Amino acid sequence: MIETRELSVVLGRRQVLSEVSLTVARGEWLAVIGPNGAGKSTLLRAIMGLVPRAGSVLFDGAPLDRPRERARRVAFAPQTPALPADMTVFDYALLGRTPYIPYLGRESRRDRDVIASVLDRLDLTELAGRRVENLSGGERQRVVLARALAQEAPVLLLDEPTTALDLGHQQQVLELLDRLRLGDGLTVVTTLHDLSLAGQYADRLLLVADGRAVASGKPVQVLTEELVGRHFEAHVKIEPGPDGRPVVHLVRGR
Ligand SMILES: Nc1ncnc2c1ncn2[C@@H]1O[C@H](COP(=O)(O)OP(=O)(O)OP(=O)(O)O)[C@@H](O)[C@H]1O
Repeated sequence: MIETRELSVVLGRRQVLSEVSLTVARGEWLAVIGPNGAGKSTLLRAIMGLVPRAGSVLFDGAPLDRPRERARRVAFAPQTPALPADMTVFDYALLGRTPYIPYLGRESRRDRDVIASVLDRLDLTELAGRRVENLSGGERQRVVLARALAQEAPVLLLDEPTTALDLGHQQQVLELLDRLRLGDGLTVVTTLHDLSLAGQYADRLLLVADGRAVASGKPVQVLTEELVGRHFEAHVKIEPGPDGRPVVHLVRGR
């Protein structure tokens, strides 16, 4: 479904991403993890063609170069997008329907129904008429996600979709993504800082450090005390959680 081959990015004079190759199958969830500044966001932006890149990106074996075509196939929720002033939550989410609305045309009944359903699933119905600039951090994050889900694209690329969310909303968003990929076969790629959450929800993890893919595999293969300790420079204890997947604990220093 998504394949990158030796994807590299230079920003300014810095090599920010170096020859990252990955494959994500239909219906699979890949979590990209790594320390601050490792290149995780840049990897997603490079897949979207938002930064100059070397190497190739294929969706179902083909490059998707035309923006409207790509928008129907891939939805991207950046980490901290600039939200327009003077726009309601409903209208902002409606931007996700742009690839389906004819030039100079208006949204259809179905477009409005899709938005209503997405807002409902993200607990945003009561905020539909509010202006986006007045929302709290967690509300904004869910609105950005709503716009991405409204695209109804088979591939979702989400940069840190849960950082600003309280525990209940984190679970709501992650469970929603899980249902979408298991039920509708969506392919999900997220960056996630919470390693335990990454290990709990993703099928596979890709550990990026210093712009390179340094490990990838099932959560239990990547979330090891040795790999996490070395690349995050953290002292951690990793144990199997209730479902057998690894849970990462910080060890308090003395
Ligand atoms: N325009 C730019 N010019 C030079 N360096 C840049 C530019 N944009 C980003 N970088 C650098 O690229 C590196 C990777 O950034 P990126 O945002 O991809 O990291 P990240 O892994 O997502 O980090 P975080 O966990 O902090 O969000 C960082 O060191 C950043 O400072």
